[in-house]
Amino acid sequence: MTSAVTPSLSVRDLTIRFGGHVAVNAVTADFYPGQLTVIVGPNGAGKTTCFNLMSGQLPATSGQVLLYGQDITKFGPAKRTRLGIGRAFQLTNLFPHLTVLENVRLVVQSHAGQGLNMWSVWFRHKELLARAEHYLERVSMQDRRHTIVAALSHGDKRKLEVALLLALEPDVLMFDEPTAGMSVDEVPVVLDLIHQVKTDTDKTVLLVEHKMDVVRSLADRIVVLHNGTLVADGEPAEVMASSIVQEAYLGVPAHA
Ligand SMILES: Nc1ncnc2c1ncn2[C@@H]1O[C@H](COP(=O)(O)OP(=O)(O)OP(=O)(O)O)[C@@H](O)[C@H]1O
Repeated sequence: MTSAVTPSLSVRDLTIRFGGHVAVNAVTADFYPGQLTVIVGPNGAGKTTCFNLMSGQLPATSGQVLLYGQDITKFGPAKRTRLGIGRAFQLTNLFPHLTVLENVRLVVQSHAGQGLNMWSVWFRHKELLARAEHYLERVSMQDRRHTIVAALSHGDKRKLEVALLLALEPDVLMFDEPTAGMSVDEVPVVLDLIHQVKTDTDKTVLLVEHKMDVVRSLADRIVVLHNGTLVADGEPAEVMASSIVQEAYLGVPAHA
């Protein structure tokens, strides 16, 4: 699909074995800017493992991961992040005892290459803060800027996580169940935010998601994994209606 546009992220015959078990089996797909793809499949289908292979948390047994055509298969997660693949990690990357603004500023600072250089940080402090404020505005959390992260609601933590991801300025954004554990009223806020990110900035967005209402509301495209194999890939209506998906994912016999 969308073949006139250059894919940002591609995987070719991507495979990983754990001993004798093939968790991801020769998966091939292209992902495009401005497109939100949701990866679905039953428990143990290989969705998270596939994400881990794309973001570099796991090394592939065989196959390739390409970013704008560059082979990044052998690169670790940090290098992939620098090249433009950003992943939200279900709150594990937040500093709970710092304020919301400090959390964003630290990411802005490290992304700006300031590292631990105290003098550059001193001279550019205002500029870095202004950029951090910008990302807080993107997620409508300016009013929480001086709140300690540990005191935020779960939904606000997830929004902050999106701000941190945006501050890395990735081309490809990966979310693993972004609404997991949220209250009913928090869910639409985060879904709107993810939708906005894709629409306003032409980013490539990848989601692993179980909740079908989330899949329906966000997906431009659905990829279905089953036993580590890609069994369907296409427009939501078409994929959801296909008998292979009804059977593999929804547990409905193909002839039902
Ligand atoms: N590090 C590992 N070592 C051995 N087996 C693993 C490892 N990671 C994943 N697996 C196996 O690979 C398969 C795919 O797991 P994965 O977590 O990717 O599935 P999933 O589709 O994300 O499932 P869920 O929806 O339950 O999160 C499972 O059989 C799992 O037990």
